Amino acid sequence: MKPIRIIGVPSDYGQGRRGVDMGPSAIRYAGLREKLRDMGLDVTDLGDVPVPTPETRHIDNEKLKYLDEVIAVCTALCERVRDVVAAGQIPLVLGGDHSVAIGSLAGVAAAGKRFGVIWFDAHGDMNTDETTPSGNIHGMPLAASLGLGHPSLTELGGPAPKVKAQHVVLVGARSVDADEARLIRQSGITVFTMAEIDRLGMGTVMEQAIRIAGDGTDGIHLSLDLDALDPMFAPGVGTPVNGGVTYREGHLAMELLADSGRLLSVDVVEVNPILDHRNQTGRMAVELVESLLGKRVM
Ligand SMILES: NC(=[NH2+])NCCC[C@H](N)C(=O)O
Repeated sequence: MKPIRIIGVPSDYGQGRRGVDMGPSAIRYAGLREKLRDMGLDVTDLGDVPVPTPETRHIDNEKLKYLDEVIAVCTALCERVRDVVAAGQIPLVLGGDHSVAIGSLAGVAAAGKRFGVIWFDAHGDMNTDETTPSGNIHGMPLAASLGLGHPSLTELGGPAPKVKAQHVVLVGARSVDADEARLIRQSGITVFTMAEIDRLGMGTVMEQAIRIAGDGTDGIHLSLDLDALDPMFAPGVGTPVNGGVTYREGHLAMELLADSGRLLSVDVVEVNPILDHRNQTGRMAVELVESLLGKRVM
């Protein structure tokens, strides 16, 4: 396994609820670095990217809330991720809400990588400023990375698109807005909803996802939204949706991705300790990362 570099992004500007800015603390508190070191991995925590203070935050555009703040955070993250990937290390980005993925994908692209994406999420995150029902940018990062939406997001840190639709797979979807569904169909990305996971099994879904994201690319970026998991296992998220990925399916998915040997970079996002129960979701995040980076029963 390549060296791991942890980057915290304590930002909640992609949505309206406070608390997800404490996600990096919650995940660190659950023992992330220590547990990965116990596995024999080379792990360094690079600390947090700077995030504007909430006292100065403002909404100029109801369809792109806190746009200036999101751009500032994602631009700073993009530069750190670019440097880590260019050094041959794996960035492990701790959100923050899912808007931070705009910065991490831009950073992987800026390092010169042609990559695929596995987007593990209850939602599509394929809205643009034209389709969004909420104005929350955390519902837009996958669209932005594919070159759809406002230029200040699609061209952040470099030209659009950051990733090609033929190498993008959405896993775990079960809450998609009507106009967003149309965009998803038109985009040409592959979607495995919960129905497909039920019918095919997580093993087959991940084998196919790894092939689509990995074949013909330099590697795979995993964008792991904890709300992909069922709220039973990950209650501390801002937009929970019933009927999600189980504890066992989640671990299997991470193990298969580890076995593929194709992992390039990772986001772990949407952990909100204010909504959590005794840091259950922070601990779940750490456990999944351990499986992703090679932990096994025996
Ligand atoms: N990464 C997330 N949790 N995204 C939630 C998005 C919710 C909704 N589709 C919206 O655009 O507002």
